[in-house]
Amino acid sequence: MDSMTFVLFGATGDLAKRKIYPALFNLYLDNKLPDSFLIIGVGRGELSDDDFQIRIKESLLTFSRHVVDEKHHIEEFIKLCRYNRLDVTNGEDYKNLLDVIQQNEKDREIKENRMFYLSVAPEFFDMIASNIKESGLSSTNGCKRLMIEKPFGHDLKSSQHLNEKLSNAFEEDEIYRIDHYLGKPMVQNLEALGFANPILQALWNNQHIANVQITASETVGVEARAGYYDKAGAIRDMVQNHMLQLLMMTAMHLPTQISTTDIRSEKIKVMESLRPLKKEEVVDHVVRGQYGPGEIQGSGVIGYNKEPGVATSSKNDTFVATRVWIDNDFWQGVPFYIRTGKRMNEKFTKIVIEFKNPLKDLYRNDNQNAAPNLLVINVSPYEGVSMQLNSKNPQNGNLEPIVVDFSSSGKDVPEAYELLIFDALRGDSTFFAHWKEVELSWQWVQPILEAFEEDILPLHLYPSGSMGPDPSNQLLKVDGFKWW
Ligand SMILES: NC(=O)C1=CN([C@@H]2O[C@H](COP(=O)(O)OP(=O)(O)OC[C@H]3O[C@@H](n4cnc5c(N)ncnc54)[C@H](OP(=O)(O)O)[C@@H]3O)[C@@H](O)[C@H]2O)C=CC1
Ligand SMILES: O=C1O[C@H](COP(=O)(O)O)[C@@H](O)[C@H](O)[C@H]1O
Repeated sequence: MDSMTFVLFGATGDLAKRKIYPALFNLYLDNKLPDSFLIIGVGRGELSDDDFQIRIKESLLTFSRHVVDEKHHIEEFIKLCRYNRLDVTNGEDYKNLLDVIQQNEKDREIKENRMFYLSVAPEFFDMIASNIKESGLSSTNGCKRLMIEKPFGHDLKSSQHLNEKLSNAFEEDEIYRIDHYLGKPMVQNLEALGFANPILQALWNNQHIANVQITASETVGVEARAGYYDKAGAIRDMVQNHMLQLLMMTAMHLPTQISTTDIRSEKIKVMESLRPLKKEEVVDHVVRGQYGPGEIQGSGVIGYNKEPGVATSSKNDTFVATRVWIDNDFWQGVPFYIRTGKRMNEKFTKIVIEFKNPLKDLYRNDNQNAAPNLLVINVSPYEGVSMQLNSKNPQNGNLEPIVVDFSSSGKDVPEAYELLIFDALRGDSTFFAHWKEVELSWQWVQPILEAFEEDILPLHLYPSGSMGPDPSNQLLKVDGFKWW
């Protein structure tokens, strides 16, 4: 891989500590970093390179999945890391950074390939991008790339505004918008599952599939993020990005060639076929909830509106369930249900494909138990695939559901950030969110945001430790289904 200078804005922050350094370290251990690679962390504090390297070491000892046998490699890895003081609001600081980078490129006689990773608050994104341009940091004889963390805007308008600003400094194919759900190994496996298994390919349509259910359930509450989360809610925090990306990856019609452009265009087609909701219709297709007090794994927890930083009167959504329709030839008539919430009774993300069940009517009067066939794609915490089939119990002759299970748990599976940073380093943007996908997602979500803001639909309280409010079950019940 070509040489690269990796500039990390927000190098002293939480995300860098928990995810980015461990991911870079794992890539280093797997020999997946460019031969000549320099990490320059920036922040406002006065840190020496040594101070910075000690911080990184601490982060690796706490968060890397590889530390026990690899302590000596940590010492080698941190030598790749330097610190540069920079206030993102100060144009002069970027010129100093340019001097440091140019000097290093000259000393090592390497190409001016530069990656800028923005792990900072979103209000800085456009300012940093334009300062990178103004200072000359982006005038290189190599490649320049921008990696940014969500949120990409707060609604449709602000996301369009942000994109306009970013595209003044970077071309679309130079922008790598991270959606860490796209980095989860099982999500990356979805295309292969369909592509490499004709049996699934043949069944992946409305003739055979009754409904699709996508759930991301969390046990954590708002944690220390009330400042951000109370303005975002589950709809912006999870649905607009992660959940719609899972929907696109599940519903896309597999292209004949698996190229970045083909996958993108199929994902965009899904979003273009998503039936739009009018604000007044939101109440019939969306359930919003907020967690109350309850119990998580045997311990009592407080309700959302008692959390530090949250107003008692907050009507913020910590749970959203919705029914969506994809109006194209493959999916016409198949409801997709999406559900996500905090303080639920279990932490998992999974996609369940429920197949049509003609046996239900056949065996109706026979006291037999013909359950629908289910394909369950477990995204996290354990990656795996299972299939629910029907089989005859030899003891009583009754049909019973059996589960054929594959789980990769226990294997050394790479982290999402590791896969994504590796892809960005080699210029592969398949598993990053393209602007068009982001824009169409905001467009679809916009009436829901407005309906929430105007309080058009009820906010259902659910006990912490449950699977959300009961109306979320009703959403499926009226269609003759249940959450699996
Ligand atoms: N933490 C997480 O799990 C996740 C975070 N994100 C996103 O990642 C981004 C970073 O989040 P997180 O790490 O949690 O944030 P933190 O608040 O922990 O860190 C913010 C970073 O920004 C730097 N910073 C703030 N102001 C300036 C400034 N004027 N000039 C230079 N640097 C500045 C700080 O450096 P210093 O104070 O040293 O100057 C610090 O390194 C955000 O966009 C967030 O939404 C996305 C998904 C998950
Ligand atoms: O982006 C986010 O994701 C996490 C959930 O991610 P997971 O990988 O643990 O499933 C969520 O807790 C957070 O609120 C949100 O910002």
